[in-house]
Amino acid sequence: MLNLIKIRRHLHQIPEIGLQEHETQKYLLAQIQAVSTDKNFISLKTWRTGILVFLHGSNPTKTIGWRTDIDALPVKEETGLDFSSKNGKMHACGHDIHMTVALGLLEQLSKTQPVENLLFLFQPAEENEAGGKLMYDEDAFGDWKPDEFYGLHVRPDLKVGDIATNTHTLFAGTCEVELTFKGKSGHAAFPHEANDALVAASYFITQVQTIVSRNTDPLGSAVVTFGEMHAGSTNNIISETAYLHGTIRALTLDVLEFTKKRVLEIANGVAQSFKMELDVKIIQGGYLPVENQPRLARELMDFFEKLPAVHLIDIAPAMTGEDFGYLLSKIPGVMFWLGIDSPYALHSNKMTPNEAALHFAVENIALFLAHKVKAEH
Ligand SMILES: CC(=O)N[C@@H](CCC[C@H](N)C(=O)O)C(=O)O
Repeated sequence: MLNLIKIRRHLHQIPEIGLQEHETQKYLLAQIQAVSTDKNFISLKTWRTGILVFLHGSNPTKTIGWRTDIDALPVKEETGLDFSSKNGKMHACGHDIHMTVALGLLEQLSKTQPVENLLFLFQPAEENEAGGKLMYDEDAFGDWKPDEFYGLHVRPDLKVGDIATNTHTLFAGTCEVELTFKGKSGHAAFPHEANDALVAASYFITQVQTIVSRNTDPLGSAVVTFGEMHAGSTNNIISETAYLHGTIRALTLDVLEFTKKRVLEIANGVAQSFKMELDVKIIQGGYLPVENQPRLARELMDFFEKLPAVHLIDIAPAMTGEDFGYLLSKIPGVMFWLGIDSPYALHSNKMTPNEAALHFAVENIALFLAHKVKAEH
């Protein structure tokens, strides 16, 4: 029997950034091996740092997919936990919980051979490189492609026992944007001989705030956040360049395109007015809005609503992004939130999930998957 707490704590200590999850993959493979030994209905393949585990059904008419992400963030952990990250990165988005739940589900669902096929996808690079899109576009699934896909994301402001989703859009579509203003460096005492990129970037950051307040339809939901800015080297040198890194989000692709267009217009306008060069990189990746398939979402919600341990919440969309949106644009399915009851938000360096969510999730989601693949449970 897998020790879920031990597994989660081990994974928590070895977080790795997208497509570099080598130690994570090795550890996951060992756990998968432990639960699948002597089960001739289980096959496995890897794709870069990802893993696909396929349970061949006894009389399959379809393949049900369960997806977990496996990557971490460049966040320095400040939880003070005695099993804190050992390497300066952090599972601040809860993917250590996601992976552990997936292993627990695999253990439960592989006790007996299911009737339908069941695929477990351990997907790299959810946070940055859209690993789900890469895997789909490179045909990593082959003939293991699911007919229905399911997955979860932890949510700190919900309690353990809460499962929250809806029958429409759960997460926003996002894109990443990198901007570099290029001016001319110089001595702090001779600003007239230089062209200060730091000042131009500051004007840009201020002006870009007006997109959501003055350009997008208030009912259209958009977010423009620049979370990273680098300019200059010391107090008395005028900055030649200023680098900005942000994310643009919206619940529909139309609003996303419009918001992106306004960000670029303002950036170009600021660059022009300050006589700066501007480098722009927009990375759309596969972060499409996460659209739950209405019929499958209704079925999943009805199922969970009947389980005594589950408190089901019909929830509004959130502006988080997820590359599962790309997979759900190709394969119908459902994503849902799992409550982990932490006072700190996702991506916080103090995010501390309540580990009771692990057993709750495995016990209850296993019932749902067993129902989908007609397995004894
Ligand atoms: C659930 C979650 O936090 N997901 C990330 C996904 C990142 C998408 C992309 N790299 C971007 O920044 O646009 C999120 O930040 O919502």
